[in-house]
Amino acid sequence: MEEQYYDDHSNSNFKDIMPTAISSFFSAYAPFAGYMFMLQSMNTNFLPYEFNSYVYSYLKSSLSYLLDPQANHITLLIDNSSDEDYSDEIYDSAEVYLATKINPKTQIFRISKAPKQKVPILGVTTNQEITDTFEDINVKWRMIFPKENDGYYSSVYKSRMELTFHRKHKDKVINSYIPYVLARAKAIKDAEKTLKLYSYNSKRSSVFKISRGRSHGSDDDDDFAPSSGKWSCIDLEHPATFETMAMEPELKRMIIEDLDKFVKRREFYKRVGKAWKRGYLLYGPPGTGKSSLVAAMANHLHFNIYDLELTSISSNDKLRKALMSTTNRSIVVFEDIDCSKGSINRESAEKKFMVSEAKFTLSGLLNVVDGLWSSCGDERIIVFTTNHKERLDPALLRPGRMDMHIHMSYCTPKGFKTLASNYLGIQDTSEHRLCGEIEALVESTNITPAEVCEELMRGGGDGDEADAALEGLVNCLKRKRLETNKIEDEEVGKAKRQKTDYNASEISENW
Ligand SMILES: Nc1ncnc2c1ncn2[C@@H]1O[C@H](COP(=O)(O)OP(=O)(O)OP(=O)(O)O)[C@@H](O)[C@H]1O
Repeated sequence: MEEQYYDDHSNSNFKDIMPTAISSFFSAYAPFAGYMFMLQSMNTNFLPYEFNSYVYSYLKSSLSYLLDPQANHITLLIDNSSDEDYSDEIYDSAEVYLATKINPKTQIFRISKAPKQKVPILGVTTNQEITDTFEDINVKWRMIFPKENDGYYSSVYKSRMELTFHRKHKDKVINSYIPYVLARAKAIKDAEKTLKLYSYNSKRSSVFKISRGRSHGSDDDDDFAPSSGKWSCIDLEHPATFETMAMEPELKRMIIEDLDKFVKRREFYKRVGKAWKRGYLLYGPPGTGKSSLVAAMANHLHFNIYDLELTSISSNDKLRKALMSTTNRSIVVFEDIDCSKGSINRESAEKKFMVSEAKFTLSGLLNVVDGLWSSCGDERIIVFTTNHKERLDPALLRPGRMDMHIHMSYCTPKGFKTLASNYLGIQDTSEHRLCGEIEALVESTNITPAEVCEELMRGGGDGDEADAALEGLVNCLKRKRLETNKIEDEEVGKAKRQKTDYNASEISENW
């Protein structure tokens, strides 16, 4: 048997208060009836008909409320349509939202899980009542199914939600509570959704990919052909998060705050008439975590990633089409923006972005990013990555295009601490005999986090393995230090020789 749950404000309340209401009604009624009788005899003789009828209808409705407390409540019906092609957003959202409102006392509820879902979903069952409070409003939800012999209704809906509340709250329920349920359900679904990585380039496997899942775009091989102009899609299984990123904590905090602020500012962007998008430029040497940071951003915001390698785009038109087919709440990544033969530079001879035989212009790129595309989508994040910021055209770096420039640097002592904790489980580096030396070496050596990770990967098991990995890292750092010293010595020697040659020529000229 399915449980019916009533809370303090639901039916049980009305039932409980009923006898009291009726007795108080009758005790109040006797003098009231006498008074009414007197009034009526006066009325019929002295007062106009319209006034009488108004008074009577008012009294009638007041009395009906007293006798039937439900009369001051209204119920909205939300149908899960029998039409397979139509799905009602309010119904779907209510199902998701109410799963979070199931009372701890509930004994029966539904549970389901689709193959791609991370966690099972709970749901309400037939006739179960769920109460909810929104601001000062109490509402009551109930899910019902048409009866078996109810031919007409079963052809109209598969199931139905009833939402009951006091009629004085009608506007607030419709204009505030329902949108609140929609927004909450969206946030819940977003948190549970499997993120996707869309890739435009078929020739190169994406840097974000950890393992290639099944393509969800289509099984059609043409989807992987760059000429088809379609995105192919796999599950994003990149495990990077802000916790696992080896970066300066202050920078990390700034990025997280910036992202969180951005997603909360829908109304702000609307008010100031700006497209709801934000641009980030990630620059730094290879292996410093630019791609990992994009994955961490996607995991933090629950946004899909569109990975656009510009070498796969052969014209402005193709670029526009590729971007127009991206969806809201996504991160579009223009990777290695400097990797073209000529780099993107407005001043270059033909003002063309040379990619093999393919050509598209910087203005084409900027037009799409700033123009139509950005205004017909919401919650877009655009990320440009480069190993050579200095090669980029200033037009690309202008504020408004790239709102935040993030320098992904060589590994720092704080970055090492994060990696030692991630890879070797060392929470306090001061307790390990090698960590102090490593931190000093990291401070004075250009080593990328990727190189540090590679060394630490050798550990990860018991204490001996961790020691071996850290010793490997010390050796690697010392080798790098020596190489750096050698290069620096060579450069100093070269500079000295040049100075000597210059002085010699100056002396010979003076002669
Ligand atoms: N800052 C970092 N924090 C944690 N891990 C990192 C970091 N940088 C690099 N790594 C590790 O190194 C690997 C390669 O890094 P990643 O591809 O993110 O660097 P990149 O800067 O994008 O390199 P490239 O410029 O060559 O594309 C990552 O999978 C990750 O394991």
